[in-house]
Amino acid sequence: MRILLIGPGSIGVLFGGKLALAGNRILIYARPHFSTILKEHPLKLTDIINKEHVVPNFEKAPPIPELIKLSPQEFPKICLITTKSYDLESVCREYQPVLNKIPIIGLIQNGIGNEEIIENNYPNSIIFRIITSHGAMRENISHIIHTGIGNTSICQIKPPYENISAENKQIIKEFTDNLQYAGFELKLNKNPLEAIWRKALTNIGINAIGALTQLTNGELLKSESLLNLIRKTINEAILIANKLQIPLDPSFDYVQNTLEVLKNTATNKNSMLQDVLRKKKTEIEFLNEKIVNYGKKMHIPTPINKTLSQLIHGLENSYIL
Ligand SMILES: NC(=O)C1=CN([C@@H]2O[C@H](COP(=O)(O)OP(=O)(O)OC[C@H]3O[C@@H](n4cnc5c(N)ncnc54)[C@H](OP(=O)(O)O)[C@@H]3O)[C@@H](O)[C@H]2O)C=CC1
Ligand SMILES: CC(C)(CO)C(=O)C(=O)O
Repeated sequence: MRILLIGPGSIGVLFGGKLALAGNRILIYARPHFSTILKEHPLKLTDIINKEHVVPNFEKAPPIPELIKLSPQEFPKICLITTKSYDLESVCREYQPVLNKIPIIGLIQNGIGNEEIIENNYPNSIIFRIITSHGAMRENISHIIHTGIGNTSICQIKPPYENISAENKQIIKEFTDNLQYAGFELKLNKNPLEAIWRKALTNIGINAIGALTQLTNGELLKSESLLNLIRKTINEAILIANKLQIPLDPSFDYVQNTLEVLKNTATNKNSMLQDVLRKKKTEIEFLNEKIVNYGKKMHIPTPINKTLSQLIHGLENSYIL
């Protein structure tokens, strides 16, 4: 199957690389320096059992004007976007002719509200989110390491499944079969918003606090006062979710789940901490700051998430010009 992938960083190379190793053809749109390096160095993926693979069938996509002229047989069937959430708006603009033509767009990202950006720009597309708890890290630009395994949920956003044509249903089935064949354990989620918020609540609880303290997930677990702060941060976000009528699962303990994630990923430096250490922009605006903004609209104060967001922006300002 031909798949277009925009933004081959850690998670993009993990998903794209494993799909390519399973026999799919991955066409990528990357930053110019990545495409240059790919010409000179083979793309490598170290799997979870520490085996190194050279990834085949992972190639630079033709320039946009050429890609859109490809025949229906050659044109990719689906587009995966794996940039950071804050790059979505610019991706929508930069790849407009392609995204207008490709019927199915999948986002492999963390955060709340990402799909709204695609919906606003591409109201006729079939949109789904892929929420994953796999972990991937860059050894260097052309070598990615699979650092943790977990579940992956396919969250269908729009349109309702019954409104999708038989042809596109077949493409979605082929894609999900290919993902499973590539080694991703999949859950087709009947409650997509719950899956998105479940992952986001974990990131809301852990990421900013880990980034500010520079503690690993396991080290956070050892501090009763930080655990208390994590609990309060998540509970404040749950209050907003409930006001927004997000269908959270009343029988599920989102705080306890976060503590278990901390335990299962004890050696991890969370992704926001990694961004801060690399002096990169963080995804705070799609996590804690999203809660603050929803709160503002509904006149509900969110002091903990607000303070965390301000501190992270302060940190970003200390290194981003
Ligand atoms: N890494 C992980 O383990 C996990 C990540 N996620 C989520 O997945 C998403 C991606 O994360 P991750 O892979 O770690 O991030 P990375 O920064 O490693 O990868 C994103 C890539 O997209 C590139 N990019 C940005 N804009 C464009 C563009 N316009 N055209 C082409 N390429 C572009 C970036 O280039 P440049 O760096 O030059 O800007 C970068 O190489 C995030 O939302 C993250 O939260 C979810 C689960 C696990
Ligand atoms: C689950 C967790 C918190 C693991 O570190 C993560 O998703 C992240 O680092 O962004």
